[in-house]
Amino acid sequence: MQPIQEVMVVGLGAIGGAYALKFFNKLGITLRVLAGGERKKRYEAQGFHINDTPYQFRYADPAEPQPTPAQLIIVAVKDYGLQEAITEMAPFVGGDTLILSLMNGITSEERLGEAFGADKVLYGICMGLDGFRDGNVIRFQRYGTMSFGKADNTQWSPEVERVASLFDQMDIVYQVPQNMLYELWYKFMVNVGINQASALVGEGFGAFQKISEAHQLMQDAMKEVLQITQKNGVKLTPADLEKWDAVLVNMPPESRPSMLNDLESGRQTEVEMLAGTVCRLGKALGVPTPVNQVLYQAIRAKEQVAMKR
Ligand SMILES: NC(=O)C1=CN([C@@H]2O[C@H](COP(=O)(O)OP(=O)(O)OC[C@H]3O[C@@H](n4cnc5c(N)ncnc54)[C@H](OP(=O)(O)O)[C@@H]3O)[C@@H](O)[C@H]2O)C=CC1
Ligand SMILES: CC(C)(CO)C(=O)C(=O)O
Repeated sequence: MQPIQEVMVVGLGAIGGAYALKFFNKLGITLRVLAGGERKKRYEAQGFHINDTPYQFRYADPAEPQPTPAQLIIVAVKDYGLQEAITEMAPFVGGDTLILSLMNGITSEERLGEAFGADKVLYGICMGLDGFRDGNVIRFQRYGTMSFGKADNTQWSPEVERVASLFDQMDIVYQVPQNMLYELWYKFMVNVGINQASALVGEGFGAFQKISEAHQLMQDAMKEVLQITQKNGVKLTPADLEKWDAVLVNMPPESRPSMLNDLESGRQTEVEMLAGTVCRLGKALGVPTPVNQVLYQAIRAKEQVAMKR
């Protein structure tokens, strides 16, 4: 397998912007950002400000006459934007392309696999990256650690080796967990708790470090995911609640989870992918999900108010 030189970011937001910087102007790397139509015009006209530095990227337009495939495509759109992104990235997926999803939730890799072939897709999560975006302004204080890999990484596959070798060169902090599905579900449980509770409370990580009722609300939502995983074989444990507490305590108190950023910037949230999924799975598996049902209604209402402002 060839070393990766052609990298594409699909979704230049809080997460995509942070990782784009890792590849920007690096010797031997061509970085492109997917942007067609109106989006490309807007990006070319406005550029991006990441941590207060202006950037202009090279854009890949799905309508260009001879699209060159990328070797690694990092996907970081919101859940509700994935279908359109799949259609628009298709011209850049070739025989040699690997696709890494950094999206929250438990379904993006499956959806990408259905579109492009499961052998091309790697699971990924960002843990501890405190990204913020409003329009073309992106800020983050820390990358945290990315986890990626195939579902089972007892032995690294050639695809994992290929991406790990690129990440080593780019100084990307990562781990390749043996059981990636467990990590994916653990992250899902974290997002169901902190993202949704902070959207409701209207405060960032600091409130969950200090206010016991806020912390309890977060954990009550997480425990419903924990119960679901007792029935689907993933079997998260109470130790996983403590594992997140150990990360949470070190998050910058003023930083906000992505869902609260979405509300404050008047954008649609990922509540369907969080509480919506928990309620659907709970119903199918016979697990009561009263906390997520309330969170679903409350966040849907807040979202409509925020998007009208
Ligand atoms: N923010 C955070 O701290 C974290 C977020 N995550 C997860 O990462 C994922 C991305 O989140 P985040 O970075 O916050 O999202 P943002 O909303 O900041 O960014 C998403 C970006 O995707 C772009 N986009 C949407 N559709 C397309 C398309 N068809 N072609 C090209 N670009 C497109 C949007 O562009 P445009 O504005 O032009 O529409 C937008 O810039 C989510 O699943 C989130 O849950 C995970 C960990 C932390
Ligand atoms: C875990 C957390 C809260 C920050 O990395 C996140 O995934 C998000 O903001 O969506």
